[in-house]
Amino acid sequence: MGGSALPESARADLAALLGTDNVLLDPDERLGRASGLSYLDLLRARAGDEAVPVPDAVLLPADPEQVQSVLDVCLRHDVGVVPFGGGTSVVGGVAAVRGDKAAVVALDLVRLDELVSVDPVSRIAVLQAGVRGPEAERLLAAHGFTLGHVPQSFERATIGGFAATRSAGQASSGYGRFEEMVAGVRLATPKGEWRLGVAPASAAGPDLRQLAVGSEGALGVITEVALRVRPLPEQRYYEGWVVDGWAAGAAAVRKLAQEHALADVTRLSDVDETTVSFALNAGWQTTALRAYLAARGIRNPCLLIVGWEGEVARRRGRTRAMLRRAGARRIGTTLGDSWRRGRFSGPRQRDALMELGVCVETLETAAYWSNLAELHEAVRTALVASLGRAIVMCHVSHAYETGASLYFTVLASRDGTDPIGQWQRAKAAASEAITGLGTISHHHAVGVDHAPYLSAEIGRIGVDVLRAAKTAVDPTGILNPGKLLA
Ligand SMILES: Cc1cc2nc3c(=O)[nH]c(=O)nc-3n(C[C@H](O)[C@H](O)[C@H](O)COP(=O)(O)OP(=O)(O)OC[C@H]3O[C@@H](n4cnc5c(N)ncnc54)[C@H](O)[C@@H]3O)c2cc1C
Repeated sequence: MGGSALPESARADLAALLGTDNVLLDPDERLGRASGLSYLDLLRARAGDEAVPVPDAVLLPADPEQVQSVLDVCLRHDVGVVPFGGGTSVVGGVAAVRGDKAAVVALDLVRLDELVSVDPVSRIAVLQAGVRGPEAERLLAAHGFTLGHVPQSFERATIGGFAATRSAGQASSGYGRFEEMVAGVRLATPKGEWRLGVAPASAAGPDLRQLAVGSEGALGVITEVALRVRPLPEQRYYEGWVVDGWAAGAAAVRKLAQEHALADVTRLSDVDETTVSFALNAGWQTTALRAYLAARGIRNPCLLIVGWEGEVARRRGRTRAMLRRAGARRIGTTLGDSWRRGRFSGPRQRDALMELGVCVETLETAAYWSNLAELHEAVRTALVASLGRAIVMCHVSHAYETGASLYFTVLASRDGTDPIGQWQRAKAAASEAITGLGTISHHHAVGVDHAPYLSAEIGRIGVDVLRAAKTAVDPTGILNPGKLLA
């Protein structure tokens, strides 16, 4: 790893602004903000890959005003700025890409950790960008509220990161995607501060909040987010069902979505993922469970986890009745509860598998219902064709009236000589298969990895519109070089 390329004059200005303790030049601190948590990030980190770009400094501003002043200094010195939340990006979103800049800094928002205000009448809370998921829930619970945004990266990811990437939590069917919770945004930009959101709905032109949400640090640094909150649920109840085959399962979830009967958590696994879930969660009972299901004519079990928060009894009754009519079988609360307990354990399981020499990664997309089966098959086929013998598992965890997400988990034997190339080829094959059928990302965002596929999805005009917006707020391109727009 090379030394810091931050010009001395920029370092001095930043130290005068933030204090020397909040301008970190230490190699370990810089390396710690050099990448996110994708399989390729972890492979490169384990290999000590010298080619991974490392930020020239880590900056720790204390409040939105200091974030704005940091941008002013970086603009003067033409230094690139990578906003850094929890660093859980899996698409290269926090990579220290320099673009045309001689130096780049990681702007870590960890000190923006406050609940700014709560309006219990409108049910809106303003949180600073660096607040992590559990802390956000703790702060809101003191006022009797919850956000209900619980992605698998909940323990580390931040409010600013959720907003910047249009995140979707595991209970999105009930609480909505993160962008649906956003009532207002405060951003620092090289052109000055930008505040959006004065009313719950507006016809004053396009909704620019939605330009800020999902802007991945390329259009500004989000410093505060005003969020719709809900009363803390008095009850939570999770249970498992089994459907015979993926097509029947998807049809059942579609029916629930279109009849407005989705549970707050609705997660349908395909046959392969169900086999693994049974083995991991039902343990020795798996054989008995399979025999029970076979006796009832279910040969290709697909596990459906459903969970309700808040008012349970009435909504559960309706969902259950519809699932029974769709031929699904209830298998009790054990699998629902064990899924809920283990729902943040993915990263730890991935670490263990990587230790064993496994190529293990996830990818996600979404499509309209009429394309979903074709997309599921196309991605599976592309991954298996690229990786050879591979286990490809999939689930739907976010369903809408018009379609659903697909989340794939891939396990293959790791290529000992070119593990990075092995996954890059597989991911490219999957991305090609997705293009034209679904979106390149339902909730992981664009970052560096998906940028080459963006124009196929939003068109050349769409890319030009985003570029024009970037030029308006960031004319010299200091904000997150190389992300969102390749
Ligand atoms: C194990 C694992 C599970 C995951 N599960 C989910 C899931 O269930 N649902 C989901 O939606 N995502 C998931 N993700 C992806 C990731 O957690 C999300 O994208 C998350 O929203 C990122 O938040 P963060 O604070 O870690 O942001 P970071 O990773 O730090 O940053 C993400 C992007 O946003 C930018 N950014 C961060 N903060 C700001 C800010 N304040 N202002 C402007 N730009 C900013 C960064 O520059 C970067 O481009 C998962 C990731 C992992 C590793």
